Amino acid sequence: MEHSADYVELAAYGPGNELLKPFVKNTDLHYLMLNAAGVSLKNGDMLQTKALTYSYKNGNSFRFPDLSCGPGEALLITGNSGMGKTTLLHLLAGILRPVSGEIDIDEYSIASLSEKKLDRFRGQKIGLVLQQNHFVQSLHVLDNILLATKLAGKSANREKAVGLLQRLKLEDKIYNKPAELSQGQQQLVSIARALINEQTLILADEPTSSLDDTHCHAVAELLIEQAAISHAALVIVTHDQRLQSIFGNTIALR
Ligand SMILES: Nc1ncnc2c1ncn2[C@@H]1O[C@H](COP(=O)(O)OP(=O)(O)OP(=O)(O)O)[C@@H](O)[C@H]1O
Repeated sequence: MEHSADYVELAAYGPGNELLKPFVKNTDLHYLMLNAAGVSLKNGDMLQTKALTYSYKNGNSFRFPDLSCGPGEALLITGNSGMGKTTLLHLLAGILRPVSGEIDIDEYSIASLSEKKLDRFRGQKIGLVLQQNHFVQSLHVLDNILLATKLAGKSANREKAVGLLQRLKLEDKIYNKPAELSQGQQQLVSIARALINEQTLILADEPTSSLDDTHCHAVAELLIEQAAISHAALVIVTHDQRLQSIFGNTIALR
């Protein structure tokens, strides 16, 4: 049988241990891999949480409101300092494990995944902007962004990386090392890095905290646009009032 380049041939074994060589659409392959990794498929939004709770060892405990965010939608989570915004974002990213409750991302339930499967899932599905920027200091800005594509098992898209940096007005910093950038510029690089793989969930923790008004608006515009293009759900946690005036869909932690 003839198959186009959109298909790949898999080596799989049938019930009698016979070698099967099914042809599978490329686009279905990652679902198969996740199924093989034991991730269950469910119906629902791109992101959905239910009855999520978390406790730090020192007794700080949280019960978070249920969240849902569809493809191409944006959700802003606000709240005063210490209300648990970063904690919630780390739960959504699988960096922290909930004490109870459910987190479904792109129809997969992540709460029960092993560390290894979760790492792979995060690499494939989540673009992450954390409060602390983690860069490889020996690599220049462009290579730090392209490293994210490599780690996600995707082919390097230099043109897109440069385009994102241009949109964030960083074109003259492409070949600088991270330590040569200001805090705000580093924040912009981490935003470009989170967007390069066009993942299905973009999570951003205070992405505009070090930015002036011009860059703040450029970042908000870019995040919304890229979420729409990639059909990604965008979740931002912040106490930046400027973002609250841009995003309509807001949940406040109290
Ligand atoms: N590792 C930890 N161990 C114990 N308590 C923690 C830990 N990390 C955070 N907390 C506590 O949990 C609460 C929520 O912290 P979190 O960082 O999620 O809040 P936040 O809303 O993001 O705050 P901010 O706006 O200041 O960044 C705070 O009271 C904090 O002291």
